[in-house]
Amino acid sequence: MLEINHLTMVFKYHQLVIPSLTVSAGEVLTLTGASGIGKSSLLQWILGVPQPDITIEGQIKLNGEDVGALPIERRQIGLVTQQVDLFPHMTVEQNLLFALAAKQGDDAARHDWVKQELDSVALADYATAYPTELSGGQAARIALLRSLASAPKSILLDEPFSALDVKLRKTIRDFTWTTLTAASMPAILVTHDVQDAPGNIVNLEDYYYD
Ligand SMILES: Nc1ncnc2c1ncn2[C@@H]1O[C@H](COP(=O)(O)OP(=O)(O)OP(=O)(O)O)[C@@H](O)[C@H]1O
Repeated sequence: MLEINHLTMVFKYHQLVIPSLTVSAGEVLTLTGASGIGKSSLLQWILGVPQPDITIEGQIKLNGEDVGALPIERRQIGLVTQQVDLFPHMTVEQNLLFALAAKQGDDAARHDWVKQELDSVALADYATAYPTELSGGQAARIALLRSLASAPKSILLDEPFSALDVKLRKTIRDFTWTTLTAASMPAILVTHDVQDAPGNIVNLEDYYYD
């Protein structure tokens, strides 16, 4: 479970005051709100990226542990964005193996995991392809697999589908929700399109103060 408590974010011209946000394992909570209200900044703060221009106070608990004081690499939170920034000089397989580096297991087990995951997203034939050889939808699937490879305890998604066309958007959206539900971890989605939302929606405008 991911819990945010007593959150105050002070921006240059406005504030957000959010008493509590709770996301259960297997749940995707959607955040919406006007452009510039602070959706991405909130995700970055949860992720552990310093936000020098914003004063932020609040508690972040992940599976009962207060992770607010931990550096980004120890929070075990994954991020998926519309920019699928796979390493361009590595093949699909190498990208996934690189993300798996921190995971337990020997080389054979890691290769098996990559093969199984590529099979599961119907991309088994693309193991030796380079990122530039992938379509937008293929790259989006690999990006999600990569974010799950490091076994995060939670996933944050910042407009992950906005670079995709309408038809592909629905396919990748369904794939993403199925994959995240199976992974059974709390997830937060930031989107402008509430059609993306698979469950509860929180509009940050409800927590806006001048
Ligand atoms: N690097 C920065 N330096 C100064 N101010 C910033 C910076 N990044 C964001 N801001 C300010 O912080 C506020 C929140 O920005 P943020 O990107 O979190 O909003 P958002 O809700 O995600 O917007 P959008 O939907 O347009 O992506 C904005 O008012 C913006 O001007």
